[in-house]
Amino acid sequence: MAHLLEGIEPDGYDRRYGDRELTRRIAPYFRGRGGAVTFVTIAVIIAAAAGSAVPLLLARTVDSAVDDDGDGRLALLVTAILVAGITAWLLTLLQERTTGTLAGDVVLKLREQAFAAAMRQDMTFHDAHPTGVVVSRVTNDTQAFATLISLALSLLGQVLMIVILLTALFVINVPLALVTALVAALIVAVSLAFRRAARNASRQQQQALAEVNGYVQETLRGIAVARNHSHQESAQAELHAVNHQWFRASVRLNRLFSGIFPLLISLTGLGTVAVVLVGGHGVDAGSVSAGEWVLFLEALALFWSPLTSIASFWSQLQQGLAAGERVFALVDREPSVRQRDRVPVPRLRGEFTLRDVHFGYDADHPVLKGVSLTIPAGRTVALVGHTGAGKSSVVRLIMRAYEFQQGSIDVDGLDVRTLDLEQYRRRLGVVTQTPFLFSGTVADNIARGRPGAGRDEIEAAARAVAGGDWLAPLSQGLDTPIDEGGRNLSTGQRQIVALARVFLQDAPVLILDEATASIDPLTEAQIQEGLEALAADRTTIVVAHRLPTVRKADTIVVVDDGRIIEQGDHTTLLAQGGAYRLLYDRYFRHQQPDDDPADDPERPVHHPSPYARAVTPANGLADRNGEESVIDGHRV
Ligand SMILES: Nc1ncnc2c1ncn2[C@@H]1O[C@H](COP(=O)(O)OP(=O)(O)OP(=O)(O)O)[C@@H](O)[C@H]1O
Repeated sequence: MAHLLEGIEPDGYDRRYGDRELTRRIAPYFRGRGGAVTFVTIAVIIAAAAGSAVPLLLARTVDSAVDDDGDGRLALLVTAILVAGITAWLLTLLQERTTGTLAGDVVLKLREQAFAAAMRQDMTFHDAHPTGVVVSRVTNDTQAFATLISLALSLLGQVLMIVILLTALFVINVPLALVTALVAALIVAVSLAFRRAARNASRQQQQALAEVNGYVQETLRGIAVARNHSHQESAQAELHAVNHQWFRASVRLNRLFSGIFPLLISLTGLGTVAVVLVGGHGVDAGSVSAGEWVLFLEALALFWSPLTSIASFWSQLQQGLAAGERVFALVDREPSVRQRDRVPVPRLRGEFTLRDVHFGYDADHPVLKGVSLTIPAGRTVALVGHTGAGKSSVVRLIMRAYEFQQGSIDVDGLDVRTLDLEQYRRRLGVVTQTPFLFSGTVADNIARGRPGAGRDEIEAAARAVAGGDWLAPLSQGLDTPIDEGGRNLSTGQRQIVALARVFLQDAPVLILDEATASIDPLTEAQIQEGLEALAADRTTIVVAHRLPTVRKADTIVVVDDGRIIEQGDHTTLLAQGGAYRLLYDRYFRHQQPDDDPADDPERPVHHPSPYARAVTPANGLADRNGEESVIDGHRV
């Protein structure tokens, strides 16, 4: 059957947990709910005792009816059966209700824990595991695991009833009890043997479902790209592949379960035949009363349900256990960004020192190959270089989004690996290339910079970027609704909202990855104005794609193939005539039609036409591809 499971691999951080370890992990979730747990335990025991009393009383009733002694015992016995039956029913009802609340409580706690664990992970984890797969652990798996608790309690009550009844059977008639116990033991043995295979199959089925979730989610998120590239057909084919993995895993699970039931039914049938034969013989010989014979037949029927429940519950039980393993594997996963200490970070001056930093997203592919750099507090540093040179990787390491393999990064003389990570990250105001905005309004998104900020503070932050002019084209200004991710705003507008968010955050360090996407000149000017206001009194590290940013930086750092090959200010580097000079000539210079000849004393002065600005590519990307450039106002 192995072929059915091809392609369903556990995630890298998955591991096996023994039943005992899983049980030990469940216990803390019931802390503070001692009263409810005690009630459930007592209710399970009493309900099991009352449930087992019913067939025992029934046997006595049969014997009493056969003897027909007419002393009113029959009526008493019938009343006792009714009382025992109602007690068992009522207590089971109350117990199941309480258990339902307890299990719901576990889901709440476990889900919050799993969510916190997913949030705690660094980007290495999120790069490697599709969002949908992680979502599946936080939502479906936590629920499946909690269902296990209700199931386990219900099973416990039924097993308890079997134990009580079997004890009574042995007291009444040993040979008949032996036959019944043998059948029961066989059923349990077969169910248990089935256990391991069922858990593996369940685990694989859940993993396959998570893969389907992950694929659907990722494809829908990239729907625009999928459409643009006529990717729909291949997307459908890829879904077909993961969907069939799930199908094969489900078929395997189903085959396992469909094989087990006929076997269990046959075993019980054989047991019934044995009890009928041995019991009938005993009745003939006078060693077994009619009531006792009925009791043993009744007991087998009663056992059938809980014993097969062990197997039928097994599916859910195994799914619950497998889900528990998956949730705890997430909860227990150690982020690869490791802090050695938790030194508080009440404030930062913002001086960074990188010494011989080596880094690769995976160990076999080095991206940064010995980066050393000092960023003085309060200064602006622009990282420039070709695409893929490693500029964003440098800032990602400063942000502690990834763990570097060698070297050190200090901030204000402290190793970043020793800081309280949460506090440190709060001191960094980050604006990415295409900032992610959350659903809500523009104001809600700015407010994320400082939770609890008042409306006037949000408005002030919005006005801090280009005097708030950027709000004019938005239909409802600050109250304009934002779709998930910020899809209804342009890249430039998203960056402006993110800049306003950083204003409100008032972080001492600003990290900006300039957009490479085309941004209209007005928005670009607004972003530039916001950036300058923000950078004025804080350390600013910019992955720069735009000339105004580069020119105004205190230090320009040229990154090439994971190394820093030049650094200095704009004028010095230009005069040096090295790598920056080349970059400037090929990309940056063309971004301004009226580039300042003072920048470059060797160049003659030109007078660009007003048309030049309109055709100037905003970011030089077109130039990179060699498709279109504008030099001195002329298309070339
Ligand atoms: N999440 C990631 N996982 C694996 N490799 C990555 C990841 N991000 C970047 N890389 C690789 O690392 C190298 C450096 O990328 P980086 O994003 O730092 O370049 P960059 O200089 O910022 O480029 P750009 O100007 O295009 O943003 C590239 O080869 C890139 O393919």
